[in-house]
Amino acid sequence: MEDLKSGRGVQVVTPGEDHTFSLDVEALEALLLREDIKDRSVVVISVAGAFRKGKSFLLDFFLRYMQHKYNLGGSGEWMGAENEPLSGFSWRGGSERDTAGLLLWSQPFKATLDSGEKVVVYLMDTQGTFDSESTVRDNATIFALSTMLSSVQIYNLSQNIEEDDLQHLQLFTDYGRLAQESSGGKPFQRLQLLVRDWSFPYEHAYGAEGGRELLDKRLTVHEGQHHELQSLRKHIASCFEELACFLMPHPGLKVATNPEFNGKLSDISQDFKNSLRQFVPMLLAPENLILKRIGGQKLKSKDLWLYFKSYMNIFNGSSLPEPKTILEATAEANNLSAVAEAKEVYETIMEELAGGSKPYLQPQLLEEEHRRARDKALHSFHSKKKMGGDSLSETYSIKLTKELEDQFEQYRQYNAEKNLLRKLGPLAVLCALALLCYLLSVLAGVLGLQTVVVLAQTAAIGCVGMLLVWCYARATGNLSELGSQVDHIADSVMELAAQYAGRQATAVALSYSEEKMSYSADKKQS
Ligand SMILES: Nc1nc2c(ncn2[C@@H]2O[C@H](COP(=O)(O)OP(=O)(O)OP(=O)(O)O)[C@@H](O)[C@H]2O)c(=O)[nH]1
Ligand SMILES: [Mg+2]
Repeated sequence: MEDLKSGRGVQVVTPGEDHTFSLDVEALEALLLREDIKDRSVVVISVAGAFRKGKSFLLDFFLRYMQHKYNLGGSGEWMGAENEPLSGFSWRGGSERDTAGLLLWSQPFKATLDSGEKVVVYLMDTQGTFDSESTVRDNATIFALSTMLSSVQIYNLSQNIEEDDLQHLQLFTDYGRLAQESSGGKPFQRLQLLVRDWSFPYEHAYGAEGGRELLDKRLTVHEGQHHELQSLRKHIASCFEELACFLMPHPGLKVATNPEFNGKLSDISQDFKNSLRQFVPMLLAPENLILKRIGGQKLKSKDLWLYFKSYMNIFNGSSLPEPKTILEATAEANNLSAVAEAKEVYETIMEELAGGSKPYLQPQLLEEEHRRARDKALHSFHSKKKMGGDSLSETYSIKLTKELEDQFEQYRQYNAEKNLLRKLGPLAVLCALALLCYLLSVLAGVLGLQTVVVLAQTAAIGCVGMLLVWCYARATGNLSELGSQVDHIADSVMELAAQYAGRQATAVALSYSEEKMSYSADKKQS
């Protein structure tokens, strides 16, 4: 297992000079399409919010937990040694922004849910919003991307939940609205508000319970409330399946102000560490992991890759994409993922029957099997819930059918090549038989067995004769009846030889096991 120190934050989305973002497709591919994890369902935990508020710092504690729990299989205390500097995603003190774009941790953590399902957990660090270099569009892009691609979005706030925090949340999650209208359910899963430096524990205690009280207070819609405030609250509630809040104490002055602070536990306040011990497992313990779903469907690691690419395409225009465009991109990725799954269904069945190591199949049988596999693949495509309506799904269904037909054409050609080899089989059998008969006649001549000599020579000539007829039939297409009779004879000889070899192997195996039994019986007696 890789050590935590050998992991790193992989920059998958990078901001450009002209306020565009680029996706590092290769890095993402290497991470998400790794053979051992690409088919696992994903849990994506992201931390977003204003810059310089300890997001990366918090994620590094997540890493410690993940390393301890999932990589080392440990239980109990996970926070590490008192004097160990905090490492992982880059974090630092000071007033200038540190993290840019989107980063994923290079070690995907493999976990098993209580249900037994094997999943993979990704941790995502994001560029802080509202630094002096970013435009509203940059902020919205990063926040929207990380919200759309994560199953748990941690909205990192400082000191309190203020009205402008909620307004920003509304702006950033507006994309979810349309998606939700189309799919019926709520577009995103869990929004975890995290209030740092909470200073009023006498009103609401630190932790999840105090957080819930504060959140209820802030998000309640009541009569007499201004329409704007009401609609903001309703919008937020309608975007997330689960809303929660956690109140975090101040970590101590060394953490907040000392330029020499390197993250060691001994410099962090006890209250903060106690809260971390509650907060981190609340999100990361196996029983609390939340799988990423889009349109109700669980996302596999390879699907996440498709969504990353689709979303990045539309965010790279010169203006902020319309929510409708995002919806289209989601629907597109949705359909693409269903197509990929259907193709896998087809390939699995066809490989089983007509793959490289499989024998030649009669073309008719191959076609029947192709139809069966194609129907199964199309059924898998249609039974997967997709966004974007029937007409979009139909377009992809037509594309899929065409791709499957193309693939069948390849299987057909491949099968025909195997047939060619098979066609040369009789040639080899007849040559071998002729040689064998000739050798037998020579041996019989040495031993003076004249009758055997005559019989063996006749048989050898017969074989050569059949060989000539076979070659003539194959080359010219004449005497096809005779040619296929020769095929039949050669087939029977091969079958007999195979049966004989099989019997010999069984006999050897039986005598070996008898020997073994008598040996152990002897041993017992002695
Ligand atoms: N007051 C306070 N400071 C914290 C807390 N957690 C971490 N810090 C400090 O905040 C500073 C910034 O930490 P980072 O983790 O780099 O912050 P960030 O939000 O990732 O910053 P950007 O990447 O620039 O957006 C560091 O000096 C940390 O020691 C906290 O809960 N409260
Ligand atoms: Mg950071």
